[in-house]
Amino acid sequence: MSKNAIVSFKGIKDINAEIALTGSKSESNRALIISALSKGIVEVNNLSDAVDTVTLNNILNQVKAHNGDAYITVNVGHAGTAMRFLTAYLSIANGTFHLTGSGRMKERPIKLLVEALQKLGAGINYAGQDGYPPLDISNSFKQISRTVKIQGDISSQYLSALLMIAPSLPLGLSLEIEGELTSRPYLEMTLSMLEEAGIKHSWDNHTIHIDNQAFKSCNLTVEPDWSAASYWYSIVALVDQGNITLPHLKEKSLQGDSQIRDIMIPFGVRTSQTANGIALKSGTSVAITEVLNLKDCPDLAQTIIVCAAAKGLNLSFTGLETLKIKETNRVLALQQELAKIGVSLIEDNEVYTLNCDNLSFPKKVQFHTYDDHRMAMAFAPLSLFIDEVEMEDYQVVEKSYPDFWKDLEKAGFTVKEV
Ligand SMILES: O=C(O)C1=C[C@@H](OP(=O)(O)O)[C@@H](O)[C@H](O)C1
Ligand SMILES: C=C(OP(=O)(O)O)C(=O)O
Repeated sequence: MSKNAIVSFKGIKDINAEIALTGSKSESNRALIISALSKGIVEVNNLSDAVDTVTLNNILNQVKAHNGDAYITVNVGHAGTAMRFLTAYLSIANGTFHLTGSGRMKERPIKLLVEALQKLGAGINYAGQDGYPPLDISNSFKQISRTVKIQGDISSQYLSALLMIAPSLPLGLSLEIEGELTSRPYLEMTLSMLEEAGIKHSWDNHTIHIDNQAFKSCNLTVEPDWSAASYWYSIVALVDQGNITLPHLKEKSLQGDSQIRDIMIPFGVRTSQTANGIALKSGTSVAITEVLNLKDCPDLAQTIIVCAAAKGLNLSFTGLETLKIKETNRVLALQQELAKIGVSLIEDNEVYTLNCDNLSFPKKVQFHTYDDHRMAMAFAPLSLFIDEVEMEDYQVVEKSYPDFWKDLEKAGFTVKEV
């Protein structure tokens, strides 16, 4: 049974705290797959506490323990990267698998990845609706092609999944990306982490080539999670005085969500790199006149849009197309919840514009979270303006940031389960 929590903030809005963020979910999930493919010669440090990472780790251990003996069912729950990465990983693993997930996972498309793997020689069938999980994956991989084409604008996770298994494919892989590429920094993260593990690639024009090659023994160290850091940027942007330190975080990061640093400058957040990590400080805001394109950092969209709404900024955004196929339809979820503070998010030809002219904070409000961790974390800072925010199913945050509420309490918020 899911529980709600009342989140509130009393007193002067002067926040000082040091927050130790968990490891990046994206880096952790790549590190786990690379380590498994390397048969353990690649080791991993500082894995994330995120439930998505714990789930993937448990599944990889389950697969290793069963060693191809029988048909097993593995369940990723809500973890999209785990679903996509495992589809590729299990296609070349020893064993037969039923790969499934939550109700929402069964609505998140996987057709492009399945078709690419089938083209390479994998034995995958849909166990439910065509184009969606669950999948039945057989033990019959025999590579019949080195080259596959894949559309780049639906999810970069399909491409990352294929690139990670590429060095283990007898013929290697030439992956041709068709059309626009969404979430590009995540693809670059995959290639960088493979490189750290000794895997060479070349990228010419629209095609990435990886030959069959061996992983080298190394340690992959996961950095703290920049997507999690974004909620602290939002808080600093919304308080009168804010000083937050985020230990071990680095400005120069594999994570594209480190772009929050630049995006938040006009929102009045100053970032500095210290010997210990990153320091955030509130400063003066400046007017934003350009349209913000979030195609490279979709996981920041909710943080930025809710923060802009609370500041009454009628900003416009592009690059939000993929939000509709994430944990929930995030565009719809944002529209429904922002309406509770009098704000609308209007779509016109793939440009989304906030209208905050009727912004008003009620004394009490209940926000729905739609099984989406980022809805809870993006809306929580509104408790700086609303006496009582009731957050539905507040534990939903554990998907990527299990200590989120504890960390808010450290910064002076009150969080009470009801
Ligand atoms: O590869 C990854 O780790 C991720 C890629 C992104 O997904 P898309 O490529 O589907 O946009 C992002 O939204 C997700 O949270 C994590
Ligand atoms: C979209 C997300 O995750 P995934 O696709 O891995 O479920 C996310 O963490 O915001």
